[in-house]
Amino acid sequence: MIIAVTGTPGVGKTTVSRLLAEKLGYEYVNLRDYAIEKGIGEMRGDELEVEVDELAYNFERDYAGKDAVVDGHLSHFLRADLVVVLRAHPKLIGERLKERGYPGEKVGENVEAELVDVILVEALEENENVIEVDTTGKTPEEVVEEILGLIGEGVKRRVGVVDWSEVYDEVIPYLRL
Ligand SMILES: Nc1ncnc2c1ncn2[C@@H]1O[C@H](COP(=O)(O)OP(=O)(O)OP(=O)(O)O)[C@@H](O)[C@H]1O
Repeated sequence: MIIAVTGTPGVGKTTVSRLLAEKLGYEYVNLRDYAIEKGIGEMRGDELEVEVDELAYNFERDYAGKDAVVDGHLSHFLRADLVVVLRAHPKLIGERLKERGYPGEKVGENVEAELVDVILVEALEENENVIEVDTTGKTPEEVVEEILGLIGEGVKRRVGVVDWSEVYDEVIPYLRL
């Protein structure tokens, strides 16, 4: 089974994906590293720009029928059996990205993307089987247990677990208004 773990930068994809892969005994795949290794995409500054169709085509060829957890904010564009969309309070995204030294504009861009559900909407356009998990106030272990619980129960779709419009006032300082 292919499990795609997606979400806004800083939401915790890598941390959760590694742990989830370990618990399931699946291969862990970092999609950015995979693209670089396969020579897909071009570096623009420190950002990798990839052709999503080419990425999906190559991934399908290499991983069809295998068991893997794929970590990346484009992973929902791959053919996956399940897409896990991680969510976090946009303020947390802002703080984590600021800590990483991202420029203000990039912090704002990503906080805004989390606020208005950009990745969730994309994932729902691409795949029927989408599970949304709110990581706010949870440890990575708790998040992984929640995902494993849902998989164990056979849940294939669970969305609408967060509504960041309720916390809009707290998020304003991070936005590019
Ligand atoms: N419940 C949680 N789940 C995942 N990460 C968490 C959680 N709580 C705190 N964190 C922390 O948040 C940070 C998330 O970083 P991580 O690199 O995993 O995010 P990412 O979504 O993969 O980012 P990027 O897309 O930029 O690579 C880590 O420092 C992690 O320890």
